[in-house]
Amino acid sequence: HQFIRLFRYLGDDEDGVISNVSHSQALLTKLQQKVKQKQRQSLAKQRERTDEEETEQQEVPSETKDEKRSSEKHQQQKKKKRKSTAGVLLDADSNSSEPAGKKKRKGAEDKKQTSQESGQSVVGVSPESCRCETEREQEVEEPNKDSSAATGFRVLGGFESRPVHKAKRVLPQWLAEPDVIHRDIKCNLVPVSSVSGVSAQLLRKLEANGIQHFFPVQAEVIPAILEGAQHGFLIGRGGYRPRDLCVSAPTGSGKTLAFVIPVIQVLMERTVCEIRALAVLPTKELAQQCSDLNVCLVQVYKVFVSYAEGTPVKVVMLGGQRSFAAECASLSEQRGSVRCSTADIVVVTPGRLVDHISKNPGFCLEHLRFLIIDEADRMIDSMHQLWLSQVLKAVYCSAAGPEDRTLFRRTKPACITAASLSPGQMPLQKLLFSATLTQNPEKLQQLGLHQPQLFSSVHSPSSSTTPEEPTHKHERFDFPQGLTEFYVPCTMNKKPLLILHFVLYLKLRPILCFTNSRETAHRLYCLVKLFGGVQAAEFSSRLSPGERKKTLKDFEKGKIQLLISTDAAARGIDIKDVKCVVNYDAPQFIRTYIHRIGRTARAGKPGLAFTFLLRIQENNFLRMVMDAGSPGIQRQLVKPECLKGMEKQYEVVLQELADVIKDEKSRH
Ligand SMILES: Nc1ncnc2c1ncn2[C@@H]1O[C@H](COP(=O)(O)OP(=O)(O)OP(=O)(O)O)[C@@H](O)[C@H]1O
Repeated sequence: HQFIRLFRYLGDDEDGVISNVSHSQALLTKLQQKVKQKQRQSLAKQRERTDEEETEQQEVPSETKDEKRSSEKHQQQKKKKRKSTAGVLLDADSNSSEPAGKKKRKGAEDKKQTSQESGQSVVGVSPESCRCETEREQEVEEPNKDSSAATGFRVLGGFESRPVHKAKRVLPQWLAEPDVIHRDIKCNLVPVSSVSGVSAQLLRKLEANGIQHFFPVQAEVIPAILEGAQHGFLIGRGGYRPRDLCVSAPTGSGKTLAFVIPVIQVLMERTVCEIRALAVLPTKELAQQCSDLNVCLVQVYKVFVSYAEGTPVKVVMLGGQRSFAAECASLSEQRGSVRCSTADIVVVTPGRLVDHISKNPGFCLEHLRFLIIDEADRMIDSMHQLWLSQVLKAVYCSAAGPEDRTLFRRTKPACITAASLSPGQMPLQKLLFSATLTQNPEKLQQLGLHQPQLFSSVHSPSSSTTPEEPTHKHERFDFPQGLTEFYVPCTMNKKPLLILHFVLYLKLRPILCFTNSRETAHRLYCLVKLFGGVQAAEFSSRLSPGERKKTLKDFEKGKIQLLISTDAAARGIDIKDVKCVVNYDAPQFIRTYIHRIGRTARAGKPGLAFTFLLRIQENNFLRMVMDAGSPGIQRQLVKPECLKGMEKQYEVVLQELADVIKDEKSRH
């Protein structure tokens, strides 16, 4: 089991619960390897010593000798265990869910059985020495090598200790060799009219919205989606399913329009209104309940609505702020005795989607043509919710028997054979989008992609093409072009002064400032307010959905100079003209960092990102950022003299803050 685990590629995903687990697993495995290596070395030494002692004590009766040896070993074992308690605990945890004690007992039983089978006598060996022996053998992982030499029998099933080679990442070709998207957003603009297949109506709309050129990701992906629907949306080209598309492009590079335009273009040609496209977005940290605000969902919905206006295509959002009954009513209407769909495109969160599939009989996905998965890496992390399997069940539920030969017959795709392709059927195409799309094939595999095609601005060297080429241990992502990254070495108590210095003296505003918890966000907000001179606001689950909506609007209008937020505003939110992002607390994971700093430098504009780093955080953080492919993060020192002027007032404010927080606590 351990072996298999070592040879699997362990991805470097960090964002989200599942990726946390896999990352910790990888670390755990590494630690275990180290512990085992150390144990092996010390055991080898121990064995040498024991052998020497044995030769010295030739005269001692064998039983006493055994006892003595095992009790000595036990003492050494105990000493060793004391030294590496952490390692032993990790071992016990990782290999099974059994408690450590139980596992040891099981080991002893196994050993007893092995010894009996191999003809070794355990008579005269105390249970204690037997236990030590068992532990030793478990740790060395070569239980039968020596015993076979002693008995003269070759013991089958014995393992020889061999050096374990680290698994080399070998990516499948589609991941290793993506269709490259130009990185430079400003130099690779394509006039909207030069992309064939986009109707005059949509072109006019684009121009009305101030878009004359497509960004590189749009110029690549829009034609690819349109090509898959070249023969209408009912049937794939030549009867084949179009390839599923994965798009990995930086934050703010225009991924939303890359799917909105082609999907509306294809669905404009439909005659009957049915749900043909689902855009699924992750549930926000703040939007656990349906009545809560999910800013990303609303933003994607608004873009769809804006481009669907004037076309027959209807867009509905589920998982926003309405009741389930109201959502059901928005999806269909009764015309005479028939219930008709009133939605072509549904923008939805996974939880709300599953609710409608299971509880709303009027929710029909049998005509689904596009499944758009935005923030795909987060969505893969939520695969344990089984939302995808529920969608697929709902799509193919109408599949009749093989005698059903209608054009609209839909069966769950299996292997491509002449029989399975005749007659052709309406394809379901998955479209994945993310700024931090995982390159871990095991994770992507969960989505059941069909001949996937990757569009990416990051080219990851493949060991499959050139085995000598060094492979990157860490996943690499593309950073926005106009972004300049800095880190500011500081101490904990200087952080509030630094942020005040940024707003008041460096005049870097508006600033979107991220903390790692809502408590820190609130404390900092209170402190800045008490200090005065800065229009500040907080954005976290402490606020009601209405308050948050208003706060974001005010921030966008420039009424707020400093918005102090949790990671609630880190992903997918498109706030116009954020000049500067400050990581007041350094993010733990690279994905969080990329999404946070991606709130600035959007759509090719310039932006600044500062991260306040404590001395203890510096090395790890900088390594994490460089490993992820950052073009460079510069050191920005703020001289203590710059903060001196504020220190007196700061001391006073700190006293007041303690009272305010105490007062708030007593009220709750
Ligand atoms: N072709 C274009 N020309 C000008 N502006 C554009 C164009 N395409 C998109 N934009 C603008 O760029 C901004 C970022 O776009 P969008 O929100 O789609 O980025 P994104 O890639 O989805 O980012 P994220 O990964 O952070 O969600 C938006 O304000 C959008 O209106």
